Amino acid sequence: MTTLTLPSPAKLNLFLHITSRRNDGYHELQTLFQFIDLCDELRFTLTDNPDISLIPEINGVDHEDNLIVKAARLLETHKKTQQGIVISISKILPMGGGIGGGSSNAATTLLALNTLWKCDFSLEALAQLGKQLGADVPIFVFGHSAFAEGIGEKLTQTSPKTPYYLLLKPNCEVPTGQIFTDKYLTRDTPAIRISHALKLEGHNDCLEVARRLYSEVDEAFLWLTQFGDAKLTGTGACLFLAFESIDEAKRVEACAPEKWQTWVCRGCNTSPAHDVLNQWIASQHT
Ligand SMILES: C[C@](O)(CO)[C@H](O)COP(=O)(O)OP(=O)(O)OC[C@H]1O[C@@H](n2ccc(N)nc2=O)[C@H](O)[C@@H]1O
Ligand SMILES: Nc1ncnc2c1ncn2[C@@H]1O[C@H](COP(=O)(O)OP(=O)(O)OP(=O)(O)O)[C@@H](O)[C@H]1O
Repeated sequence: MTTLTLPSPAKLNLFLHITSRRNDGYHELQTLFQFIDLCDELRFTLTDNPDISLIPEINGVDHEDNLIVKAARLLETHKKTQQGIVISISKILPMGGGIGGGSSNAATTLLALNTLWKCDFSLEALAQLGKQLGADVPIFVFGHSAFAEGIGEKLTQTSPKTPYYLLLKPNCEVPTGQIFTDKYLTRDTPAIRISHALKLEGHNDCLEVARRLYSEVDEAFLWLTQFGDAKLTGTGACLFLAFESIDEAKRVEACAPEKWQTWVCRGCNTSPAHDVLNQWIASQHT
């Protein structure tokens, strides 16, 4: 029985500028994506019947609405084997946090099934296919930190510093669509050059809207700002602060009010999913 176990990492938007709104309602962005070593885990086991099973289902998400199942359905018609798949998920990434957990799960599924079902798509083709599942799916398929434009799918590989982060989840979930449709969202930030992006000369245009709509985000932002340059990731709710040492990050974490979930994690410029998949593929050839 062939089994492949892959991490499904979270991402941070080190900054996020909204430069315009398109006619289809989506927004043109400039953002700097970096992965963190905080991951869900997905286990893929090939089976002799053609079904796509998920264990356990995620509370509040119907089977066919789950981005993991949607990703599997996208590849199903391209598979070059008769086998189906059982996918087991161990989920730790909070939903509605702006750290891209659902998109990451979808991308990890695309990467795994592309290999197990021998679909043989290139990463570019897989990212293009994944874009229909969500604007954040391409970065997770790409697998390297990147400066992103378009709706988040035009990617230029970069290697920002890899500090430790204190990641903090206020007690609320922020629906991405709610922030992007808010009347007061800044949508005309002037475009910057990639050289500025690499100096991290950026902010998150969603921050003020998220703070105004969610008092929990506001409170957590003010709390974290005491210790440095606190930032929002994506449309929130999660906030993060960079540290040079893990000890410093843990010291601040120890002071955090108990009502908020916190993690100390590290930025990584290659996706842990790709690292493990490449090792697995290499082990199959030895
Ligand atoms: C905010 C980010 O997380 C930054 O990385 C992403 O842009 C959001 O990516 P995502 O969650 O994969 O977003 P999607 O599932 O594609 O879109 C959710 C909703 O957000 C809005 N949306 C999303 C991305 C974008 N560039 N412009 C938008 O206006 C749209 O109203 C869309 O209906
Ligand atoms: N496998 C999945 N994991 C998490 N959420 C999923 C999954 N499949 C579908 N969803 C739906 O997607 C929504 C967004 O979840 P996600 O974890 O991606 O939030 P997020 O981190 O705020 O996303 P983003 O940063 O991409 O906006 C959830 O509220 C849930 O309804």
